[in-house]
Amino acid sequence: MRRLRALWLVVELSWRAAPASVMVVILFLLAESGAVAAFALAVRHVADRPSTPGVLFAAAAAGLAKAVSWAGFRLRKNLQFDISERVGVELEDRTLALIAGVPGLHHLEDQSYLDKVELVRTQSKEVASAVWAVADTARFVVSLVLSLVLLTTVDPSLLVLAVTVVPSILLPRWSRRRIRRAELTSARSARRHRHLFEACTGAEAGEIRVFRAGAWLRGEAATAWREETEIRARALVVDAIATAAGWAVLVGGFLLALLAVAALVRAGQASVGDLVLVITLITQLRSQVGGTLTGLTNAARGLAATDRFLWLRDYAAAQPLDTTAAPTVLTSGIELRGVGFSYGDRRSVLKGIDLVLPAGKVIALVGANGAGKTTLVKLLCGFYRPTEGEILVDGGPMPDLRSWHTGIAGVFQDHHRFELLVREAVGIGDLPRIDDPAAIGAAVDRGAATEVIATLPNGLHTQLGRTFGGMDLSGGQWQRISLARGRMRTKPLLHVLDEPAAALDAVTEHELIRRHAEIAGHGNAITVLVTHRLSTVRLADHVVVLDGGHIVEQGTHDDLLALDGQYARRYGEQENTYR
Ligand SMILES: Nc1ncnc2c1ncn2[C@@H]1O[C@H](COP(=O)(O)OP(=O)(O)OP(=O)(O)O)[C@@H](O)[C@H]1O
Repeated sequence: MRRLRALWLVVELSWRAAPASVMVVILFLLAESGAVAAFALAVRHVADRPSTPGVLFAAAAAGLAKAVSWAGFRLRKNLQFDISERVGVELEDRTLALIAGVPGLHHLEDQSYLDKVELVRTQSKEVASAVWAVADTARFVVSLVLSLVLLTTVDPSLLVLAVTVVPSILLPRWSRRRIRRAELTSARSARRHRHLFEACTGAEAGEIRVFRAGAWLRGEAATAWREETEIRARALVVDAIATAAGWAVLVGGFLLALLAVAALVRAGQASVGDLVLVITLITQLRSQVGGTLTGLTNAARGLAATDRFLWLRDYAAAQPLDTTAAPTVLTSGIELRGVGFSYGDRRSVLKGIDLVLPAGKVIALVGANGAGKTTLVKLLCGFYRPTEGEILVDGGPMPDLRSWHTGIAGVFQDHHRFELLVREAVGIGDLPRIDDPAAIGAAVDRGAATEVIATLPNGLHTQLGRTFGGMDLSGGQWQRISLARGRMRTKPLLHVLDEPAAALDAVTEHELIRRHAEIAGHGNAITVLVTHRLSTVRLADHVVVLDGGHIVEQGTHDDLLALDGQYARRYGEQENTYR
């Protein structure tokens, strides 16, 4: 059933891509299916009745049959290639939409999801050509059946040849299943190998040189590559042995058949034409069986790849769809009740978080590295669902993620370096206004990126990044672009600033947050600020101190200084250092 669904998908995609070409290919496939039988019949006629007038007709028929198989084959293959290319483009687009469309990020923690997506991504060519692999198999099967029927007209016992064909089909099918299992088992090593390879050869390899870690990383990459290839190689060796055994049985059958027909001719029970027909069919039988096997291999691989694409589609469709729309303006705010979270490795990253984020306020999250600040931000953004407790928005459940996300603006700790034109890299923060120069200019101003853009050769129209020969920026400059992007949405419900200025100096960060704090509460938006610079934190209305996934202190900056606890101690240390 799954294979049928996979087949239907590729048929539908190909038909939509180029219906006329598909029709031409089908006509050629039908003609090619009968060409072998037609040629064999024609040569038997010529051999048995060389002096009759029909000989010319038979020779013309034989020539036409060969022309269809040779010239038609080339034309058909070109058309198939063109259709597959179009289907490939469509599939790539659909795959990207599915991967990006799964709400939240929880699935990206699941190793088996990542392994399967890796295969979906790398096997789009197999999916695109799956339909032709199936059609080719069908063509060879029809052609094979016609040949066997003709053989029975000489002697029914020649059908035994069909039995000798069976091991050559079944053995490779069994070994192909082993190859597919090996592909899944080795996908993880393949990803590790690629990651290490890119780490050693990428633009950021300077860090690796400084640490002199290149040799070690190469060794790890080689181990991952060995693991990957050993698993696949073992399966390929078994496949080669199984295929060879199947062919040995087939060749034995051919020899016996030839001896049997020669004996019939000697006994006068078959004509010379029959012998010529049997030899013609037997030589074709060999390529028909080979073609069937190759077709089965390609069809199985293509349909398995298509099946994985369908799995991704089902997976995306099965994600729970929340229908609660996000409010346009927050009234009371966000509340976390007994929230706990682990990333899937059972280690609690957040525990028993009870926290109220009132509408219109700036809340700062502080704590040591690994305390859980970014994780808390990710839960507020709905990237992950709490494993315990609940998050309420204006007293109700967390809204539908697609709707919630349109109400979030800000800067994330792992901000992306979009290698686009500057105006696109900024404008992507509010897609409906990506072509609005006034909106982009205002965001650039609010994100303190005006000076960066003034230094670029084409201002907002400068291409960013080395990949396309554009301008590369410093870490701080990239951060300012991301700050500007985070300012594109002017009426967010939640403003996230997760270490928004880690690459900028402390004074610039302070000035940025000060300017933000002045307007932050407009429209009742909540700002969540994560920073290690406690001089900036004092600009927040409420400070939450996290330690080991727990809230250990919370209150205003002055409350926490008066408490003389962890926050006051760290604040004092930082003040002394600056002094
Ligand atoms: N994707 C992830 N999968 C598994 N564990 C994770 C993941 N991201 C973070 N963690 C773990 O969760 C804990 C909290 O990380 P988090 O990034 O929330 O800390 P943080 O307080 O923001 O730290 P920092 O100040 O260094 O940014 C850490 O122990 C970290 O190892």
